[in-house]
This record gives sequence, C-alpha cells and structure tokens, in this order.
Amino acid sequence: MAPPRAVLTDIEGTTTSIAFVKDRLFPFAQAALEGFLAAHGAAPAVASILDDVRAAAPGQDPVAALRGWMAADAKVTPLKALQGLIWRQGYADGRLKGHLWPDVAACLRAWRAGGVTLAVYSSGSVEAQRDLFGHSEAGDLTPLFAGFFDTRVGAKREAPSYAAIAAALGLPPEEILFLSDVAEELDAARAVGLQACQLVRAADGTVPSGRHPEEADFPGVARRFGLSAA
Ligand SMILES: CSCCC(=O)C(=O)COP(=O)(O)O
Ligand SMILES: [Mg+2]
Repeated sequence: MAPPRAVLTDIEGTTTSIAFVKDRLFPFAQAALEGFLAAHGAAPAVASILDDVRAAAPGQDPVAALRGWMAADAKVTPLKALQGLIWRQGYADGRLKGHLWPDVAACLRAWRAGGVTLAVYSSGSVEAQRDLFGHSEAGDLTPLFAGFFDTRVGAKREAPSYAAIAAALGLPPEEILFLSDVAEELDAARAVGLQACQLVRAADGTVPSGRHPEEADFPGVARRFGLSAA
C-alpha cells in the first residue's frame, strides 16, 4: 500500500503523555478557574463560553457545571474552550511547556519534509492545541500543521467527525492515517475509510485493543506505513 499522504494525530496518549494532561494541564485549569472567571468573565470570548455552559447545563450554576465536567473529564466543547484560555496564560508566561514524547518532533519534521500533510485532532480546543505545539519542549511546531480540529467538528468516537476532517483536508479518507491511543477513536476513523494505528506507549500504560495496527512510538509508525524516517 502507498504511504499515507496525510497524518492526523491525537494529542493525549499519542504525541504527549497522559500524565502531562491529567496531572499538569487539568489541575492548572482547576486551580485557576474562579480567579480567571472573576478577572475575565465579562470579556466577550469568556462570556460567550459561559453562555454555552448555561445552554449545555440548563438550570445549573455555570461554575458548578464546569467543575462537574472537570471531575468527569467530560469532553464538552465549552469546558475545553475555557481550559484553553486558562492554559494560554500559563504558556505565555512560561509556567507551562507542551510535553512531547522524545520521538515525536523529529518524526513530524521528517514526515512534513517528505511532503506529508500533518493535522491534529484532539478534544482539547484548537487554541489549546496551537498553544501546546507552539510552546512545546521541542520548540514551535505549529508551522508543520495544515489543520487543527477539535470537538467543534464532532466527537472523537463518532465516524462523521473523520469524514468532515478528510473533507476539510481535501483528501480521500483512505489517504489519511489517524494516530491515537484510544481504540474507539480508531474504530470511528476506520468506519469512514481512514487508515489507523494505535499508539501503545508503555509509559502511559495504554492497553492494546488488538483491533488495529499497534506501534510503541512514531518511528515504528514510520516503518510500518512507509513514512520518512527521522
Ligand atoms: C490540547 S491538549 C489538552 C488535551 C485535552 O484537553 C484532552 O481532553 C485530551 O484529549 P485528546 O483528544 O488529545 O486525547
Ligand atoms: Mg488520546
């Protein structure tokens, strides 16, 4: 089979450790929530997110709704948008730096240099994705990516989301390789024809599903799918 023309990558558990997201990013947003809303709640972008929270959790106090979603790690668009705005402050002043597994940046650069289109699909907001890759431990990687997609395109376990991303990239689904640690996301991508590979990173404790090709790191993905080596 010809190498894929595009690689679509998940973040948490794929490019980036689960521990960074769960033990650094999420607590950072939890700790800053009330203070951020007190300082910025009237700003149009934040007020609009709070309207979305009220619409998604009618009759509930918005802060309580946000706290409930945080506790449940719910992939709810207004929570993800607000977390992204809070993290932005941390990236801007140096308290946060986007974690990448050591194999990731070199492979992304090699794949892009080889003409492969790169894109990101994460439950984290597009703004949060840009900040993580823009302030990553390997420098600013955002110029490598042709597209960033979040839950505004649809949920990651739903097949139409992947059809919409393929359409946005202007490529047949069969020419796109989706990388994720979550088998249900790979199932959804496969359902509309994308190629798929599960990242089974030992340090994240990922459990192989047995339903998709599996690799421990990006060089393994490169070897299996005929992509440029770093
Ligand atoms: C943009 S990094 C934050 C990731 C995040 O908020 C999240 O919920 C993880 O989602 P993913 O789809 O990358 O597993
Ligand atoms: Mg993931």
